[in-house]
Amino acid sequence: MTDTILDVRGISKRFGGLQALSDVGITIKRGQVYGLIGPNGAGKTTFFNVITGLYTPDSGSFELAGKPYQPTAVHEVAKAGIARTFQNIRLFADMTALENVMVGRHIRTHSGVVGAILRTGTFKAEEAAIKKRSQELLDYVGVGKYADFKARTLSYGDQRRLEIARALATDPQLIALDEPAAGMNQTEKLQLRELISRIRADNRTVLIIEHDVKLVMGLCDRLTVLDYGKQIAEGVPADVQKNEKVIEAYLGTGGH
Ligand SMILES: Nc1ncnc2c1ncn2[C@@H]1O[C@H](COP(=O)(O)OP(=O)(O)OP(=O)(O)O)[C@@H](O)[C@H]1O
Repeated sequence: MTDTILDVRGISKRFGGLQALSDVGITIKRGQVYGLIGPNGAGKTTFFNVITGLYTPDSGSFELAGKPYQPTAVHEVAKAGIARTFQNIRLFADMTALENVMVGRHIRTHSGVVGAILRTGTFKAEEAAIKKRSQELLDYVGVGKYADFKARTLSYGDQRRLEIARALATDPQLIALDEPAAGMNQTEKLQLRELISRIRADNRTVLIIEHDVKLVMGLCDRLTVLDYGKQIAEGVPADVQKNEKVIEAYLGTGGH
C-alpha cells in the first residue's frame, strides 16, 4: 500500500485574463491533515474545484493512492475516493440528517436500480446496512440525536458536521473540507478541531482550506500557502509561520 494518497503536480488554471493557479503541486501522505491557506482570492477554492472535478485545469497531473487519476466529473471523483464539503453548505435541506448521509453511502452499494425497483432481498439488506452505518456516522460527528430532523433545522455548526458525515459515508481515501470553520463560534471551532483530529486518528487523510490560521496551524501536519495563484510556501506549520513571504502575504501589501 502506498503512503502517498494524493500527488498533484503542475496545476495551472486561467480564467480569461486571470491566472488563478500557476504550477501548483502538493503531496499528501496517508493519515495527514494537510492545510491549504492564503489570502482571499489566492486560488484555494479553484484548486479544490480542480482536484474534485468541477474545473478542468489547463495543465497538471494527478495520482490518487499511487494510481493515475483524472478528475473529470464530480461523481467519478467520489467513486475514485475523494469526498468534499463546500464553503457554502450544500445539504439536501428538506431531507432528514440521516437521509443526507444515506445519500452519500449509496455510491458504495451494489444492488443498483433493478434491485431497488424489485426490492430484492439484497437490496433490503443493503438498505438496512446503509441506514445503520449512516446512523453510526451521525453519532461519530456528534449529531446522532438529530437523525430524524430536517437538515435545514440544524444549527450552522451541526450542518457543517452533517456535511462531514455525508462525505465520510463514501469511505473516501481523502476528505477535502472547504472552510469547515466558517461562521462557527469558538466552542464549535474547538469541537470541529477535535472531530478532525479524531478523523486523522482513525487513519483517514484530510485536506482542509481554512481562513482561521490559528486553527490550521494547530491542526495540520503540513501546509501549502497560495498567494495570487502561486505556491509561496510549503512545509510544517512552524516553518510556514516564519516564512517571510507568508507574513508579507497576510500582513503586508494592501491586505487583499
Ligand atoms: N469560475 C470563475 N470564473 C472566473 N474567475 C474565477 C472563477 N472562480 C474563481 N475565479 C477567480 O480566481 C481567483 C481565485 O479565486 P478562489 O475562489 O479560488 O480564491 P480563494 O483563495 O478560494 O478565495 P476565498 O478565500 O476568498 O474563498 C479569484 O480572483 C476569483 O475571482
